[in-house]
Amino acid sequence: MGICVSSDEKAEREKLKKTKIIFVIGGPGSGKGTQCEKIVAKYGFTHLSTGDLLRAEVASNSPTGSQIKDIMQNGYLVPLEIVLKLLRNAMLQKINTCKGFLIDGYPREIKQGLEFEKMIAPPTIVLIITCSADTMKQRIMKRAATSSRADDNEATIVNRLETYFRSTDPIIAYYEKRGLLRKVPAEGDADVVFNECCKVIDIIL
Ligand SMILES: Nc1nc2c(ncn2[C@@H]2O[C@H](COP(=O)(O)OP(=O)(O)O)[C@@H](O)[C@H]2O)c(=O)[nH]1
Ligand SMILES: Nc1ncnc2c1ncn2[C@@H]1O[C@H](COP(=O)(O)OP(=O)(O)O)[C@@H](O)[C@H]1O
Ligand SMILES: [Mg+2]
Repeated sequence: MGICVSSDEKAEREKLKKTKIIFVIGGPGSGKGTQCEKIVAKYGFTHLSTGDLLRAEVASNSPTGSQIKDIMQNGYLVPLEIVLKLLRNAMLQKINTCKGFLIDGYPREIKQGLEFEKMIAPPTIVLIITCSADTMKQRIMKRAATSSRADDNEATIVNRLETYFRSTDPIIAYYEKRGLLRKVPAEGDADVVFNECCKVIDIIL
């Protein structure tokens, strides 16, 4: 039996289908958040970071927050249903005022991408920010000095990197096959990486 939706929700779903959606993926510390900040400043897109949405849920002390706190602290993936529900609600809240979405940190496994497309819409492009495990580790340890994030520490970063490398290859293959993947090397300076991101975004505007 199909889910019965209100006419408002139907209208919002139609709007989502017509809105540019850029998945921004990459390992922990690759620079997703930094690049999204620069992209928002230049293009006015709406930035939704699944990590930030999940941390807000933990901070709210909701039952869901308590359920995912340890998962995040250990660097494992939060269940698909939880992260997609938070993300979809955040998108629906912003749909009437947004020029396009930057979805930061999603999908992290192929089933997340498939479910997103079923529940919301296909991505316009998938921007993957790539750098070495060593570079990511160094950047996280540097960020740890100021981030006060429970997961920015030596032990957890090992899990987060393992999680990333294990679950991202199928995502790369899937979107590459569909011609939607755009790779941006991110070993250099943040502004140099940003110039490369702009070249990819300018083409889809
Ligand atoms: N050298 C360099 N550092 C970066 C770059 N992008 C981000 N960083 C730094 O690396 C750390 C992780 O960046 P962040 O954007 O939080 O990465 P995320 O975990 O992928 O969201 C932060 O301390 C940033 O200041 C970059 O392109 N070059
Ligand atoms: N799409 C997602 N699916 C499952 N868990 C996620 C997702 N996005 C974030 N998380 C959880 O939140 C944590 C922090 O994510 P994030 O803030 O994006 O880290 P970073 O920016 O360092 O890559 C992840 O380690 C994971 O536990
Ligand atoms: Mg981030």
